[in-house]
Amino acid sequence: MNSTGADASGVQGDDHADRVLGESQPVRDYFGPAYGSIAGFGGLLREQGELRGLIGPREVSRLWERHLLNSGAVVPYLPQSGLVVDVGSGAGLPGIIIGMMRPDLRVVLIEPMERRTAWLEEVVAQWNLTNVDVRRGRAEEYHGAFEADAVTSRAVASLAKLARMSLPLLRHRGEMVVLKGRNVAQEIEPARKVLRSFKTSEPEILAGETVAGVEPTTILRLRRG
Ligand SMILES: C[S@@+](CC[C@H](N)C(=O)[O-])C[C@H]1O[C@@H](n2cnc3c(N)ncnc32)[C@H](O)[C@@H]1O
Repeated sequence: MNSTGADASGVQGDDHADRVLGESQPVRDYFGPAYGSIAGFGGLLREQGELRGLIGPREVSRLWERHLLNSGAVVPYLPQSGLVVDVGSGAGLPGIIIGMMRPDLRVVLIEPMERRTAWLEEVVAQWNLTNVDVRRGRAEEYHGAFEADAVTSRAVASLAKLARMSLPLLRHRGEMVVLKGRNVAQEIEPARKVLRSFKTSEPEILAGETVAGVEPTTILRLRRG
């Protein structure tokens, strides 16, 4: 490998570029003390993610950019303290990243699929994430069971559906913090009715920056009550 990121044969694949990004100083600085565990988690996901049906084959070569950094971008928008519930955690995005970057927060990961909760439990045990609990089931089954300070989610459902799933998990004035695609503004009107019924604040759309050259994560945030 040379400093341009090309290997000896001159091939510069996505996978190679993604690994170079993952080892770069800006990424180490971004994740700070959590870098080692996040790199380890990313490595395990790279090895087993496709085989275990956690991520699609194309995602393996863009783990840092599209998944680990994309998830880390939500952390500055989380509360100072308390409980965060991540709905539909799947492979652990963003829930595991939040648990690793914010050991001071209690984090509950809700995921209905058994093979995914098995994976999440293994990750929690391997990195001794004593602040993270995994719950198997649909978010709706936990309505009333938590009074979370924030509920996060990524790639789970449209805003209207997500609001129905997530808002009942929040305490009064708790925040829903959703990682979305660039077109999230289009999801707001169809969600108006449910947002009104929970008396939420007007949704804010934020650009979650991570490191130079990586597309910011679009984050939608609103408050209940
Ligand atoms: C496309 S995956 C996204 C996983 C992860 N958040 C990510 O960004 O990689 C959607 C996840 O939501 C979960 N899910 C679907 N319906 C759900 C519900 N009602 N409550 C909780 N999780 C749900 C699925 O099992 C799946 O793991």
